[in-house]
Amino acid sequence: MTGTTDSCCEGTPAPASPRYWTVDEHLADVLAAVGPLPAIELQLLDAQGCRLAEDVAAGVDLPPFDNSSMDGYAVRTADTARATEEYPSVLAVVGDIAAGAGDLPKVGPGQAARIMTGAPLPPGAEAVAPVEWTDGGTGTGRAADSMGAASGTGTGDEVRVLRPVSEGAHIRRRGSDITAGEQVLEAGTVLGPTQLGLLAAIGRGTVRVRPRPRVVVLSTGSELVRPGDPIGPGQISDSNSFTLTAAARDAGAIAYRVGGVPDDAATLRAVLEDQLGRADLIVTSGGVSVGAYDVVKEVFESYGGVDFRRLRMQPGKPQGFGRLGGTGGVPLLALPGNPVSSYISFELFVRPVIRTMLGAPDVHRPVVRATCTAALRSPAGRRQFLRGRYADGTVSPVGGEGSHLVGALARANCLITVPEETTSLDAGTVLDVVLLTD
Ligand SMILES: Nc1nc2c(c(=O)[nH]1)N[C@H]1C(S)=C(S)[C@@H](COP(=O)(O)OP(=O)(O)OC[C@H]3O[C@@H](n4cnc5c(N)ncnc54)[C@H](O)[C@@H]3O)O[C@H]1N2
Ligand code: MOO
Repeated sequence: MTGTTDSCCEGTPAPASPRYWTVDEHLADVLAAVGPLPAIELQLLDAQGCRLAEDVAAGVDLPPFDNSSMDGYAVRTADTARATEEYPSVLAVVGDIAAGAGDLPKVGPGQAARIMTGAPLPPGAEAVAPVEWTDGGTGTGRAADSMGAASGTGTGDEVRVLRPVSEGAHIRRRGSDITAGEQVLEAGTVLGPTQLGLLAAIGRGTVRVRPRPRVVVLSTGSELVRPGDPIGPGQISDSNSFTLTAAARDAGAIAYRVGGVPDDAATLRAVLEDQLGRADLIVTSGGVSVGAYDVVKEVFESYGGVDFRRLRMQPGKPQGFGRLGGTGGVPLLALPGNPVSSYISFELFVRPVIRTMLGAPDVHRPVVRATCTAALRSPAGRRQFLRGRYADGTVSPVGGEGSHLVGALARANCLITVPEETTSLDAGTVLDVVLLTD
């Protein structure tokens, strides 16, 4: 058998080439480290946008009692059977019933009770004649309020009903919407305004949900200046912490921005210690490459539990992730500092983490196939994510490859994915496109 033998194998090992992880390997490792947050009981409005962690059954009928859907008169149908405009049925008014009334007058033959929308149907009555079907009645009566009984009306108050009223007319029956014991919402439902309203309607004051993850967004770099503050030589405005905080909120998190931590290990450690108590997830940008002032790696490595690796992707090659301090620690993703790199890393890795913590079924952004309008070049062995504009099955690149191009990033609505093995392609090629809007 013939073969070559490297001199290294005769004693000295060859210098190990750095390992590269694929996007999919990295994503799988990141997602394996997190799961849905434990469910908690929240006040209704604090639960807005959260996903239900319980099936909800109604404890009451809705409506809870037969009630009127119109302002008018509660009547017995037989009394109105022959009513016409020319020969109205004249009924004695025995009471006034407002919404919230508790003590109700009994409506006997030849009688009616003035009733308001939402007020309980009094005993004896079988239907409601809207006030427009009557002469409006005589006397004013006094509407019973929610604290007291329905009053009698002044002696001699009466109403003329101008047409027959059929049984059940203008009555909303008890339980016609929801019956006690019925399941009204199922676990996993996202609580929007109408679901919260339904919970309130059935008398729930609190509800069990998956909470929104609390995400602390921290940008590092001694060159960073808060937007609006004066910029000195070599300084730039901190944009990443704004992009990432907004993106975290967009993904469903409660996000706290902690911008512009200088490249100083003691300061970074102090900020981290301060933030750990309120974080379900920490996201940082900057300091993950090989620069001399990349203190981020140094600090995170001192906690343990965080790995730094290179990915076969562009942009977004250097990445850090893990649980700060190891198992049981707060999950952390350390993203590269270049603004486009950090945003794309967020979309590919952080957003799925937040969606997983929320218990959402749609963890990933939608991917569609689209025809690219331009010829493209791409580095060998790296999956490239170019910024693009997608519409109607067609995609066009915006801006170039540079990971500092925030102008083009703000015009993009998708990421054009060029596979690892592709180094060039013609206009008209069909590619995967990650849509950045839902
Ligand atoms: N010798 C090498 N140099 C670099 C490599 C490499 O492999 N070898 N990788 C390059 C790649 S790829 C990337 S991505 C960056 C990542 O660098 P860091 O994560 O260490 O980020 P910084 O050095 O802190 O910053 C990079 C760049 O981004 C700007 N920046 C940082 N933070 C913000 C912010 N909050 N808002 C706006 N802009 C920000 C910063 O000023 C730099 O221009 O490393 C390459 N280098
Ligand atoms: O991979 Mo860096 O993330 O090219 O810009």
